[in-house]
Amino acid sequence: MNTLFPIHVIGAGLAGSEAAWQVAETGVPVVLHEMRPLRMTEAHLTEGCAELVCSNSFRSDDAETNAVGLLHAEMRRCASLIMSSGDAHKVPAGGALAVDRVGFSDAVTDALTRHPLIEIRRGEVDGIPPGDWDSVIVATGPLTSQALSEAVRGLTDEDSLAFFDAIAPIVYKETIDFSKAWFQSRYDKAGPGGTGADYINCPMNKEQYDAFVDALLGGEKAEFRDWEKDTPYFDGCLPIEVMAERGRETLRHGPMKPVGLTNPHDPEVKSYAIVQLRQDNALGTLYNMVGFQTKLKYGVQAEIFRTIPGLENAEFARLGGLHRNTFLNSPRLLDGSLRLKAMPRLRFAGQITGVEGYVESAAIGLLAGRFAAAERLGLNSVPPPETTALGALLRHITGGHLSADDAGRSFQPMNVNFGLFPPIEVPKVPGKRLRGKEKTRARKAAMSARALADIDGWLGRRQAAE
Ligand SMILES: Cc1cc2nc3c(=O)[nH]c(=O)nc-3n(C[C@H](O)[C@H](O)[C@H](O)COP(=O)(O)OP(=O)(O)OC[C@H]3O[C@@H](n4cnc5c(N)ncnc54)[C@H](O)[C@@H]3O)c2cc1C
Repeated sequence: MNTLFPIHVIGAGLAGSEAAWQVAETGVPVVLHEMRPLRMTEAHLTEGCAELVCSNSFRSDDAETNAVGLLHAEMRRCASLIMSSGDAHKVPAGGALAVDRVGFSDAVTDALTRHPLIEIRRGEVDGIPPGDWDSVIVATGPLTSQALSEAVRGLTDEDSLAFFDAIAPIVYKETIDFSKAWFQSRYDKAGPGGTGADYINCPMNKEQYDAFVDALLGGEKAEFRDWEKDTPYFDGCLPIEVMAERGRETLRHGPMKPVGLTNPHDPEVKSYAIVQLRQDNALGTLYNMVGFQTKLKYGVQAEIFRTIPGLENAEFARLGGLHRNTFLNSPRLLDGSLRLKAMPRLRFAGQITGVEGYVESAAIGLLAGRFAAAERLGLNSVPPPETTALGALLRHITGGHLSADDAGRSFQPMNVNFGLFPPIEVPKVPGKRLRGKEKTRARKAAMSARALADIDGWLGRRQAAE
């Protein structure tokens, strides 16, 4: 008979299903609480576990040069239920892993239901879990029920739980053209922790600015879903195209104001407008476009933003968006094993921790499950190395994102991408000098090889410890 107390997992979505599986596979019992079908979210349609609420794609399955493909590979090595069910129900989708959504969700539900150590309990958890639930994983997702959201907010503070994300595009620094862009803070102000040259600036003349505003006004926008239509536009995070609609000059008096900055490439000429990018991760590999949150469609965004001088060849770690989304200011609130510092018996997992996407959410569920199980078994929970996709993602949400102090304003949901990984030397090819795309590809392949070796090392070490 199993005498261990159960771990309670709230939410049988992508993260909660994976967390429950990982816990149970270590021999620790789980109670998995799911409010559907008694109470539905605005997006879910079924009572199945791990329901995919929109696209049926887990994105690229290329583990060599794509960060999400690498995450797939690492999760497979960690015996992920989400990945094995996805693989078993894949449908043809070129280089992507797309799944039959019904077959996939049925497979996850079936595996969880049959597991002797998992009890699925239907019903909403509508407040802070009772004190005798001494280890809880909250994986209630972007559409966490209102009662639970309010209870969690009560444990943190007003600014620590957001209900919408307003994401500005994030650019890989190495793809910015510094023959046009330059580093400088407005009026060279150093500020706390700054150097006076903290921003990347991209200048525009009047002609370029006018064409840019026209493109924003004409660009196709993504529609809000019906239940998102009352999305409040907060001051300070208006979509850039909404600002442009308010007047042609609004942007150059707002996020694109050209004051306090001198273009060292052309010091005599005053820029008509300037786009600024701010460092987004502690590694300094990612920069976000300040004030550029947007509802423009992805393809349109990339096209319009590449008209900005210096960003002609920009590669985006993620594009902008505005969605209904419940997520924590994790870099400030969570410890390295995803526990809420204010109440460590609560762990968080999935999209509520500030990752985005089915796979990333499941990945954080996988880690939360392993950490909670290790704790229950009295083992050390060693996080995966930061050189792995799992480790890089975990590190980003629990501290790697820059400025945890003001992260209420700056922390926004993130997909996995190579900008989150520590840099690596591009391997030399004898007799050949790699450049451009070839060099980027070689760098990604080297990062992936390092990640897979390190995840194996991590799993081996854990097994040895267990
Ligand atoms: C409209 C919409 C479209 C999206 N489209 C995509 C997409 O195309 N591709 C993509 O990768 N990502 C997409 N996402 C993001 C996607 O939701 C997440 O990536 C993923 O589902 C998050 O996993 P999760 O486990 O954190 O949350 P979910 O999968 O949403 O699971 C949370 C679970 O918790 C349950 N729950 C909530 N509150 C309670 C409570 N109080 N008590 C008990 N149970 C509760 C919910 O019913 C749900 O089953 C979309 C999100 C939304 C809202």
